[in-house]
Amino acid sequence: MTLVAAEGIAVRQGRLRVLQDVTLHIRPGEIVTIVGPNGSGKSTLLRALIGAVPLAAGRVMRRPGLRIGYVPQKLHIDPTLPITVRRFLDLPHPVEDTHACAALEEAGASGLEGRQMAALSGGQFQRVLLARAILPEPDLLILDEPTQGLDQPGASAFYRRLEAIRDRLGCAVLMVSHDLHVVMSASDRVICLNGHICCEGTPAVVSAAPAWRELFGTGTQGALALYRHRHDHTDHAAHHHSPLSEGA
Ligand SMILES: Nc1ncnc2c1ncn2[C@@H]1O[C@H](COP(=O)(O)OP(=O)(O)OP(=O)(O)O)[C@@H](O)[C@H]1O
Repeated sequence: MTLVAAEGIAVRQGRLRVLQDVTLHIRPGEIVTIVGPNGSGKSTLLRALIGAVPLAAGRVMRRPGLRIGYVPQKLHIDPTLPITVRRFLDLPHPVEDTHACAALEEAGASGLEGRQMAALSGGQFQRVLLARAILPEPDLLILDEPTQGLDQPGASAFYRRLEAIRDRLGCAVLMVSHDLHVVMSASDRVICLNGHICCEGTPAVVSAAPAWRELFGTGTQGALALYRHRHDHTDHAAHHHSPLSEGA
């Protein structure tokens, strides 16, 4: 049933130990959010899961034939190399106009086909990246801080679109986010990372964990109250990890 699994992985950048002993499993249809301070290895973990960084230890297993849609944290488009949104959607594989159009509509980017990528606003750019990521109808959508630069209403709208896409495709969503309020209300599971997995579980349980409070304080209580208000309180215990322990 697992789409992708990491077992005890470690990643190094030179002498820096970026990740160590990270174990996680992503299952079909779930929305999992990775949170953690700057430089805690969140982007590196996503890239390790898609096979884009070498592992110093451990292994990553992907279900055979798994289709992944990936929205990177940064994508620099050189303004001196003009490329329209429509042509961008043809990378790396050409797609039919009807598919491109449907993906743009689902991502909230209708009508942008003829625009230059370099001329898009931050929000439009993120939605075009989302459109490209859903084109292959992925089983797993991986997004690295997809709402960066969006204001609060823009971020909320983006997450609503994401939920609608998840409902239609039945795909799992794994994302990195700093929007703790949204994380609380929109995730099935939260993984708190700081080089290793500090704690993980449902949003309500993780936000009560000591490791979370150490990193984020108790300022998410408002969001937590909202979360509890709208959901049954049938949480499982959070799993706590010491840096050298194996994850659940
Ligand atoms: N290509 C690279 N070369 C050298 N160091 C790198 C490279 N990629 C990441 N690192 C280092 O690895 C650590 C983790 O980086 P990473 O981008 O994974 O963190 P992050 O949690 O996503 O941070 P942020 O929240 O700021 O985006 C940082 O110290 C970073 O400087």
